[in-house]
Amino acid sequence: MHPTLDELLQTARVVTLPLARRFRGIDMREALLLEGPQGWTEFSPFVEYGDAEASAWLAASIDFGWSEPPAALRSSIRVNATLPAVSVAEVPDVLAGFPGCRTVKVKVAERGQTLSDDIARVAAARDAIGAVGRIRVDANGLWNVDEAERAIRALAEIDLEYVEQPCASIRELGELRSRIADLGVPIAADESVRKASDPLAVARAGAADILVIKAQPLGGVHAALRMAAEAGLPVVVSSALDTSVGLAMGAQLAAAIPDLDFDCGLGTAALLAADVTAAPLRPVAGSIDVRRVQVDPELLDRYSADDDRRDWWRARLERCWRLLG
Ligand SMILES: O=C(O)CCC(=O)C1=CC=C[C@@H](O)[C@@H]1C(=O)O
Ligand SMILES: [Mg+2]
Repeated sequence: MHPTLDELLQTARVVTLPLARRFRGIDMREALLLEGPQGWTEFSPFVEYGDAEASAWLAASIDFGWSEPPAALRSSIRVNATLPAVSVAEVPDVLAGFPGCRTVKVKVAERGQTLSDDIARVAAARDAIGAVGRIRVDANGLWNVDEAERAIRALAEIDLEYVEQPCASIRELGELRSRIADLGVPIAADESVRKASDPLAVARAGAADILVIKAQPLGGVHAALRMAAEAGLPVVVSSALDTSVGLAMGAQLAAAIPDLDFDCGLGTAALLAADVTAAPLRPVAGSIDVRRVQVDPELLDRYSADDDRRDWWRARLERCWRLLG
């Protein structure tokens, strides 16, 4: 079932939520929320994305609001703590937002910082989580192959579960993968999946060991499930810094993955200073529930975007809807 544009716009609400901490260069997260027959759903491509890329996020939003969910194989999802590129002094405070999480994903390769900053942050995360905890790092493709090899050799001493998108291109990932084969640190692809015209190319090229999959950029829960099955690699379901409504979409996807061996990047409600529901999907005892969330009208009002931003999002939704055809 495909809703009309009027149906979409009827319930659309735009919010601007403050982040508890600066993450990927932003302090505020804008999102458009709307209600379909299945419940509340979210359309929140980052503001700098063009319409072609953003239209996959709209397909996801419609899928979650209007389609029957896939069978859930679990009722809660183990999640990782997400540690932005903060100073060592801030690490305990950030991790306190992720009670019970045994895995920490540490952001590295932040512009303006050095490898020593990354090593110090990863070491602080290791101290906080203990020897049995798992640590993964995410470079968002910002290292070249030499920088990546050097950094991973240094960080591997702190014991890494995997390194996410160390370099930008599939060719670099493939080269790096053979260079660091002796270390036994797997490579996970994120941007090479969610921002690629062909999300399976990285798997086919043998350039990654693990795929990070996000429901919104991949066109929705059903599309992401099909893609994961076709890729045949282990997956980690992650968020796009969504509100709890989008996190519920991610949880629905994670619940339907047959083999889910890695903790998922779906604990990010802890990075928001406000949410759209009175019962946010924040990590509790290291997990989030698989459930839809009820949006609170009072919170929609309190965090309502100003008129300009609301009109911008509604126009964006309309353009993306037309692109979906
Ligand atoms: O995977 C996680 O722990 C949380 C999600 C996360 O890190 C991200 C969400 C949204 C945008 C990205 O820059 C970032 C990522 O690169 O994985
Ligand atoms: Mg990533």
